[in-house]
Amino acid sequence: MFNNLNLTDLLNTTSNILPFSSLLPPSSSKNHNGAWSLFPGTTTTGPLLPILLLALAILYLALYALQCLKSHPNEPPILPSKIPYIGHLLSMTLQGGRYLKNLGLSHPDKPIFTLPVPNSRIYIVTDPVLALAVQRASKSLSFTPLVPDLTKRILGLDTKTVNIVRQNLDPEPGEQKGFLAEMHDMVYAALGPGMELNELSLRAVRELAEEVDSFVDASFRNSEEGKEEEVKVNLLHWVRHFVTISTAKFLYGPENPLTSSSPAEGEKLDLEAAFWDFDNGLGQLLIGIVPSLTARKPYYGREKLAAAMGDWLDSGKYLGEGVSDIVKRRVEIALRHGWDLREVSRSELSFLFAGIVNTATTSFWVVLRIFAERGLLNAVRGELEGVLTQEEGKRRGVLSLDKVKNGQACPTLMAVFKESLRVGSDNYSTRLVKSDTVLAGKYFLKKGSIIQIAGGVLHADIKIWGDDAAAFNPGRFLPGTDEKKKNGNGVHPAAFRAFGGGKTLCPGRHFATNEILAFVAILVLRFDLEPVEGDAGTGTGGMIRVPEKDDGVLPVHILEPRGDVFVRVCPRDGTYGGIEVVP
Ligand code: HEM
Repeated sequence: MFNNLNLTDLLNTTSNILPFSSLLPPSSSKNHNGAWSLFPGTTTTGPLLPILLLALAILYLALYALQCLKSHPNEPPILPSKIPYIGHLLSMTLQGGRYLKNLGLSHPDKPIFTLPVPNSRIYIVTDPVLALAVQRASKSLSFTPLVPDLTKRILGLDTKTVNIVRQNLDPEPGEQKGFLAEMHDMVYAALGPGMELNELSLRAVRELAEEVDSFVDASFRNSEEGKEEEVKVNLLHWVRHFVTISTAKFLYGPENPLTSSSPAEGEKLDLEAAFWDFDNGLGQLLIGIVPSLTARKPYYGREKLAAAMGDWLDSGKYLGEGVSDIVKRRVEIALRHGWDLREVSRSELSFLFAGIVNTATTSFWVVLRIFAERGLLNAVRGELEGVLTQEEGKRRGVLSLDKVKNGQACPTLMAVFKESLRVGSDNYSTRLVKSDTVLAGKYFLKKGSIIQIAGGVLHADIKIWGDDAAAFNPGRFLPGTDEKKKNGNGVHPAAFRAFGGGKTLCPGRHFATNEILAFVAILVLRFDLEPVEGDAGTGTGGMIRVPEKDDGVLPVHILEPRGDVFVRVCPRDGTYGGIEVVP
């Protein structure tokens, strides 16, 4: 085959197929000495250019053919790229998650396929049965070996700390756990169903309710009748602010690094902005080429946050009463594994990130979807008013967290939440192939390759979700739908990817569900959101327009909208001077 041919063989072979002249520009001609002239009046001594062009053409053909070679007959089908080896990577960089999603959707006959990349392959899984097989093969297909390098780039860990992270990544039962394995187990236990989860959820929602109270006080306190006042906000930023501040408080206490690291108010807001700069530039940090120059905004955002978190740790405030147990244990585990206290700030940045970004963006979509459709708004409000109580003589409504998250009491709210996650999440579950593996008894996966489960493809697959897979239809998650394919509750368990799956299944999913549903409930009960002038959706009867999601970025979390959504926030007429959340 091609690897046994040398360049001369190739030149000889292809000269029969491609006449030299076909590689030259039409204006070229031979002069009277027989030398090639590219431009009238100039000469090129010898046939250098055509040979160069031919060599390039042959090289191209050879590389194209090479990338199509399977490393094993049972390797998943190869999708070659027009620019051999680097074409897929280039397109991923330029088009973000959209590229692989479109590639997957345009090959519905391939449940798994291979993308050739320099010195390796990327296998893309687009089928739930194979996704489950990937999750089950956790011994040979593991995310953890990728973590040290990823965290070094994204969090800026120093070499000593990365070496600690590298230890005992995937311990066998009974073996000593490395830092990552111990942290993983602790976080999964703390956020799993039980008392600690219930208490943390309640704390989080109460913190959110307080932030909403502060907003109402600050925005509407001068009005005689609150209902006549309104405030224009950028919906994503508005929701984000509540989630960012309250998460910093319930995880890191009232004296947390985000809201109290500087006495100056301006500096506080600055750190919140730094957080979102860091988030929005994660893809650039991941590329990791001199990030202080090529990824200035996220780099300096991260460094500012790490410095504030470092000062907070240095001051010993992490041992204070208002700090959550989970954070205290995280710091303790890192120190026990030999991390320097200031480096721990970077690990905590990753936890703050996990706690904020998906929750904030999901809350935004759920609120937007509810306020974009009158029928949904009425249904969700009806359910919530059905579970809201009010103590006699008191203006504050009382909301039970148990009832809000109960799919029986508030089925439409739950359905909008799940459907927003399905439509908004294009995430990938990524694993390294640690040893040659046969997946599902059929597909050969080569050691050292990367395998990714493509959530965006699975979430848009009409074989799974029915013909309306591209549409937002919370009805598919309502109980009692007979058509299995349309009923989100009846699909293959590995087809819903918003929280990932297998060993890396999001440990915060129960907590996030509690938090988001209750937060959205508070907003729906307390406010009306209306489109700003000229920004209503078409055919929505004056409701808010829903923009497309921005899928041209690396899908590291639930995707943001393409463009801003501004709304008028109007306190609702009626009863609630605020909402008290009870278990
Ligand atoms: C709607 C909200 C959320 C969504 C959609 C979400 C989604 C995800 C996803 C997709 C992953 C990666 C899974 C994979 O690679 O297969 C993940 C991991 C993780 N999430 Fe969440 N998440 C949310 C909220 C939260 C919250 C509130 C917390 C913490 C309080 C949290 C903590 C984590 C952690 C620690 C990991 C890393 C797990 C590991 O591999 O060790 N998440 N999340």
